[in-house]
Amino acid sequence: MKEKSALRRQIKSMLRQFAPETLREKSERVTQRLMNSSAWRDAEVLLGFCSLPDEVDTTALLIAALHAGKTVAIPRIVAHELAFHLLPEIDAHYVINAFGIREPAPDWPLFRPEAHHDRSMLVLTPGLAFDRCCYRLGRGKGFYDRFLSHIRSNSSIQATTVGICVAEQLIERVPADQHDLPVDLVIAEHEVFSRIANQALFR
Ligand SMILES: Nc1nc2c(c(=O)[nH]1)N(C=O)[C@@H](CNc1ccc(C(=O)N[C@@H](CCC(=O)O)C(=O)O)cc1)CN2
Ligand SMILES: Nc1ncnc2c1ncn2[C@@H]1O[C@H](COP(=O)(O)OP(=O)(O)OP(=O)(O)O)[C@@H](O)[C@H]1O
Repeated sequence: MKEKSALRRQIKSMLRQFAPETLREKSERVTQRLMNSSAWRDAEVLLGFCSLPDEVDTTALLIAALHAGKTVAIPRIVAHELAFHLLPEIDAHYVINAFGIREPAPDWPLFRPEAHHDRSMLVLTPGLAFDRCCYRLGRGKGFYDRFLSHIRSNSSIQATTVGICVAEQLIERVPADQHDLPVDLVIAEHEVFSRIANQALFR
């Protein structure tokens, strides 16, 4: 636990060193790599998120998904859970939550993944760091841990979970607790890691 919080501090301070221009270029590389993947092409639904200033900028991904006619939903924090609502357009009237993150207004239509088991979904997953076995270090409140566990426990949901990060957020090993679930794919600037391929090789 202490190990995780020290790592979070270290990574946040590293990310703060990047000029906005640098992070923009890095985000563009990650965006291109994701958009060239079959995971992206095959997804009918994008469960995205609105990025914080120190994260890979997701704006271009949300716009591209909307233009491609994918269903796009983003999360709203409700108590300890994430509720996804349909994003109508990129310039929608967002609400800024307690963490300074743009989120849907409560009256946007809800998107419940369990009601769409016939549709292939790509779940963009934020993270402060990832390792090659696709474990992620989040911001420490467990929102995505709970959400990933929810979709994974519902076997009728066809979701590919994808962590996106810049090269410097790839670390040798994320300290993982019992409840930590790896994502299916990690897409960074120069590398792509697959959980299935790498778990057999490295864990
Ligand atoms: N863009 C984005 N949206 C997301 C997440 C994320 O990681 N990124 N989350 C992933 O689960 C959830 C929000 N989780 C969060 C958990 C903790 C803090 C937090 O502790 N923030 C500090 C202030 C910022 C800082 O210094 O880092 C705080 O409020 O004290 C923020 C968000 C849901 N939405
Ligand atoms: N599946 C789960 N069900 C219930 N509680 C959970 C689950 N997963 C994690 N938690 C709780 O969430 C808290 C934060 O967990 P952790 O430090 O691993 O967060 P994180 O993965 O870094 O954060 P996040 O998912 O918000 O980005 C812990 O107290 C943990 O007990």
